[in-house]
Amino acid sequence: MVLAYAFVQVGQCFMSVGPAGMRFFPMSTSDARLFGSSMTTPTLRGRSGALSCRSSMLEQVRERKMKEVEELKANMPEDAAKILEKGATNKNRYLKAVKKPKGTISVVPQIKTKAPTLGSFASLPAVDVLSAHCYEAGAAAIAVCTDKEFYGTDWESLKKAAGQQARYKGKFPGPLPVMAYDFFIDEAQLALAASYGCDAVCLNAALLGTSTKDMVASADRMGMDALVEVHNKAELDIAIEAGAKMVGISNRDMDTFQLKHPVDYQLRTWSVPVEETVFGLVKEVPEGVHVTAMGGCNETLVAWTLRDEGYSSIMVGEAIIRGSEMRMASSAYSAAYNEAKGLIMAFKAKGSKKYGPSATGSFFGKGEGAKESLGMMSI
Ligand SMILES: O=P(O)(O)OC[C@@H](O)[C@@H](O)c1c[nH]c2ccccc12
Repeated sequence: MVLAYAFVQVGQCFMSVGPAGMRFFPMSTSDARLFGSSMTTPTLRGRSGALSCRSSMLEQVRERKMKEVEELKANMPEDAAKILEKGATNKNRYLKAVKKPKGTISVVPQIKTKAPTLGSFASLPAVDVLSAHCYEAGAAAIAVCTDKEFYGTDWESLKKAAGQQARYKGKFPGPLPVMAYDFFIDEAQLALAASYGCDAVCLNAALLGTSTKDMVASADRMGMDALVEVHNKAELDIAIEAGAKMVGISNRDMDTFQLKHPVDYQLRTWSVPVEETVFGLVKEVPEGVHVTAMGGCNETLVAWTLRDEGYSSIMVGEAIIRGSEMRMASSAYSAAYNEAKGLIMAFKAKGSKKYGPSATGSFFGKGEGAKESLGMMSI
């Protein structure tokens, strides 16, 4: 007898129709994966409501990365092989740089030109110029996406962004630490990142499950800090158990990569209270663990809310890249002010939500937030 099962997503549940009848599982496939199930689940989803039958995005990534690792190991560059064997001292440059500045948050721009949910959304004329803008605007560090297929940027982009930072050696502040944002499943990839001079890597707990612990230790052994990206309480527990010193709470569903809680474009913040978004998870993070908010942070009010909730850092991709591209395309690269810089400075401003930008973009109260955002001084 052939046993046939069908899985269909209904709201937050998975409905299984099989020989045992109908059952509902209140979990996502990434949760299911975490608890040992190896099922890949065809689901009904998509903004357009179109029927798509495919495995989870993360499963697709895993398969692709496994091939990539095989090729890398067969052709390991000499520098990477050396680091893999001998290790390197971790100076915790990234961790030190993103530590919460008093009264504000640190901002880490994430460089990419594409996203799986958006396709190609920007054509960045010059990664090194954006890298310079990040430095000038007071970003704490920069993250560069190196998975070309998903994010459009690659190791060459990372080298350019890092090369620009190297020019600030001997200056104050010094070069910003550089993070490689990729889907790491094997220490050979970590060795490659370390050989390019990366100070940190992002490790996805949904992808790694309990092997997160070994990967955190490997990154440290090769001289890099690890930001462990989590999406729910179970993954947060894995990160803490792995000894992560930094966690990133990500606002993305790992089956679809869509934002779980997008910012309402009219309210300019979430349409539900922050505690009801994935960012409410910050309350569960133990004291002493650095916590970054990731995904969909595109408004000053959002950044300031996250700061007030206890986040120490935000990682911002799309909003900063779009701003940067707009300016680079319309004026000289050397323009003293550009949209990306303005955003970074506004996110970091110490203004209070009460006096900050209103939902319509004008300012509440005395415009305290406006002055801070624009870097003005009141006497
Ligand atoms: O571009 P954004 O919305 O500012 O997000 C940055 C980053 O956190 C986000 O790209 C991200 C975090 N984790 C992911 C996993 C898959 C895809 C994307 C992500």
